[in-house]
Amino acid sequence: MLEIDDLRKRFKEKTALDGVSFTLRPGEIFGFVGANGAGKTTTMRIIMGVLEPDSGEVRYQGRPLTPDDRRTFGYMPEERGLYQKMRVAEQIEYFGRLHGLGAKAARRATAELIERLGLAERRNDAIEALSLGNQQRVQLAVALVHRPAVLILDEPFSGLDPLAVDTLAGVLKEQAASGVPVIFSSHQLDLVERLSDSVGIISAGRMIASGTVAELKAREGRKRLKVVVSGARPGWADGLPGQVTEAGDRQVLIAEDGDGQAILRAALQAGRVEHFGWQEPTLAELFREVVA
Ligand SMILES: Nc1ncnc2c1ncn2[C@@H]1O[C@H](COP(=O)(O)OP(=O)(O)OP(=O)(O)O)[C@@H](O)[C@H]1O
Repeated sequence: MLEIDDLRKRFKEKTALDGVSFTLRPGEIFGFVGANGAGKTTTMRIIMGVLEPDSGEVRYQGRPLTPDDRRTFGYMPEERGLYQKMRVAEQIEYFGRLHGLGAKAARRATAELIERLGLAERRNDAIEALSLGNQQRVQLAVALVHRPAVLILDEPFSGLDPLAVDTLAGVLKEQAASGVPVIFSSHQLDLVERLSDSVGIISAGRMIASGTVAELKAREGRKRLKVVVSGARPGWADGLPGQVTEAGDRQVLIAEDGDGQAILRAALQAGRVEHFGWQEPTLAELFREVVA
């Protein structure tokens, strides 16, 4: 269990963190979202000991996190840190050794990760010769090579193509399934929604909403009614709540509230009802609502 307890951090006049708390259970994937400058990187840097908080504490297994604990963590920092001249396999192995693996174990783990992350054809290329997306894959391999106990990933999906996104999402799921708690930040909210067991929304250094996506939707979001009608005369929805848009011969009514049965009756009278249902807000919509 990793507990982030009331972290506060100022940079001169700027309050970066204003009491950030959350808890991560074994095998949980925590999606960390927030606008630019909200405090995600600062939180992760404090967890990894790159920065000291002004106050607050990070606890691991019930006691304050130590440098020895952190050595067992895997970290993908915002400022990617690879040796540009080193070759892919050499680099991953090197970081494995730095984290205390023996030569043989480092070689074995490197070979596995190169295969898993689709880097086989690049294994002997220098980092500087790789595309940004492939550098990112190597960065992930470096975070994983020592079989970390906890994973802290700062925007691991940025700049990846859709196939690489799927590979990385699969790897995070595997890590979590083996009991590793994972924190990752991202601005790709559809991905966060798909992947995370729980989500934290940070704004101006405060955690303004957190919980499972289902909990956030139940607590923060409003359901919307969507009705699709074909062959309806214009103006059929006058007097009903919501807004109508035209899509070919179909009219789509989206209503935030109102009497569903009355809306359905009006739609049935107006034309052929192609679709009628309540929609949950997406995480992106929730985000806009709580951050606004
Ligand atoms: N070393 C620093 N010196 C001064 N201010 C800093 C420093 N590091 C961060 N900040 C400020 O602290 C705030 C939080 O920054 P942080 O990088 O944690 O945000 P973020 O949520 O990771 O943003 P992004 O999504 O853009 O990566 C910002 O206002 C930032 O300008």
